[in-house]
Amino acid sequence: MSVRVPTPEVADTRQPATTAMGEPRREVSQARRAAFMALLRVETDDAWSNEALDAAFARLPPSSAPDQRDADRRLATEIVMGVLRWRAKLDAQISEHTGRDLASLDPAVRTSLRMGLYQVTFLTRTPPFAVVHDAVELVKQSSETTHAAGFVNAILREILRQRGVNEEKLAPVRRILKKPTPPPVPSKRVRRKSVTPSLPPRAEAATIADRETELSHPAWLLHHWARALGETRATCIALANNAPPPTFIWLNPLRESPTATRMALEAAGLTLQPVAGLATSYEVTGGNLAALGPFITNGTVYVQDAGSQHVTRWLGVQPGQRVLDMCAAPGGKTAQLAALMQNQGGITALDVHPHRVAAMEQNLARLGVKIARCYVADATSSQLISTADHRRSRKKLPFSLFPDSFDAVLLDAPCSGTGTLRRHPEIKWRLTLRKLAEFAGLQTKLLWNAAQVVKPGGTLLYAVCSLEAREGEEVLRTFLKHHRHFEVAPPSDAGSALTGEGFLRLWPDQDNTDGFFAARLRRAQ
Ligand SMILES: C[S@@+](CC[C@H](N)C(=O)[O-])C[C@H]1O[C@@H](n2cnc3c(N)ncnc32)[C@H](O)[C@@H]1O
Repeated sequence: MSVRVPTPEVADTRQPATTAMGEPRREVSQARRAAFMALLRVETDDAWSNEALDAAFARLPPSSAPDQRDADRRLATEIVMGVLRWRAKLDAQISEHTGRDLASLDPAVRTSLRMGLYQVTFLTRTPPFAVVHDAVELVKQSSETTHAAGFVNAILREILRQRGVNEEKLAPVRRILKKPTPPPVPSKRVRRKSVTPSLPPRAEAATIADRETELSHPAWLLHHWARALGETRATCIALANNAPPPTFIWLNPLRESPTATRMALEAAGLTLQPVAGLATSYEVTGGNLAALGPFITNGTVYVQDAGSQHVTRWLGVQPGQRVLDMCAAPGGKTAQLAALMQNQGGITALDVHPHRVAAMEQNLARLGVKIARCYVADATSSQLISTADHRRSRKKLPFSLFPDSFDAVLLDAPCSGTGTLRRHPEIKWRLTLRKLAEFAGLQTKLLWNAAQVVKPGGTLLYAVCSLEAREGEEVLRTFLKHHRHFEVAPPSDAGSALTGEGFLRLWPDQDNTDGFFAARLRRAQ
């Protein structure tokens, strides 16, 4: 699909300095431009929202004032995450006003309408004029259909009028359009990714699946959770997913004493709350998150969800051990393992994607990890390691990867990510039941291979950031049936995460963490 992303260069060459009325032309805000670029990439290229935002800001000219840059970044993130979280709700309202399925609209039109509606609904301190102006301008600069900008203008103004916004406040927008309200024009070249169709009006929701608009989750997923966990829990999970997630950090003892780092963070204006069960971890509950920047850069702080941190700790590594981290990039858990091992022993860190291994090597160097060796490897291969060496350095894999060689193995497996919908709301619109089954197949292969390299008496921790039994309990039950020399060995301090079968579960609605399934296993001597 060819969607023109409006770069500043395009905007500059296409726009005169004044409007047709001779007034100074108002620039589209950097935040909205970045949000628009990122959302278009999420929509048309299946990009990850956080990576698309990074890429969008990298393409924009740097803002002169750091404070302004931080503010732009915060607003763009808020818009991108908000639009993705509330997409079904926004789409239903847009469909009502346009009288058409959103799939029939040009992606740029669809994106700018969603962004506009999100801002006027949820960011009520933003002036409606600025929202409508930027929505219209962004479409003018990116859509190939001539009437698209007028269409977006008409729909957003109509919505605002119905909400009682004074026409006078919107008057300047009219002047940036040649034709104030042309008819809606659907795109002929749209290839639909997955857009929620508008629902027919219903008197009352009969089941949770009928609340897909209100809860802004796909009906099949709500139904699936309700079958597994009951309607009340499914509703609580959906509501938790739509709330902005907390920011958790751990203080890296490999770079600086955690006490000194904590004091420096507080001196920088941040409020820190200790996290139960995690000695040097905090939730950042106040202050400007941008203040974390220098601490992240110098490696004294790592931002990581508390659920991820619990999972790593549950493996129970000791200094001096030989550890395998099988699906390791970008290395957050590898670094935490190294910290728990006080940089003594050895960690072999694998990942199948060369660019992710390169990023992991940089991360680990920044964090002062000295005991990890990183390799590009497909951990599903029957020999455990593929011949695909690191693209740049072509390192040889170590002899110690042969069977029975590791004291501890962490398998943080690729998964559906349904435990992380607060941070990655785009996942819910891409997932299907079939994909869940595919993940389970991959996870089973990885777990089978992991078992081969655990020493007798050694420990294996399987983890997925998923809420699905299909990727958690079911994978483990099958594994244990075929591996009688492994037994479930939960950590002694698992607390309420411990399930009846001795597995571990964290829930976004109950534990204030990302959702995780984990199982700690011990190999017989
Ligand atoms: C959940 S993420 C790991 C996150 C990491 N443990 C951390 O905490 O930073 C799963 C990783 O598995 C990798 N992966 C997927 N398939 C793989 C395979 N066949 N072999 C090795 N790694 C794989 C992905 O590239 C991804 O980086």
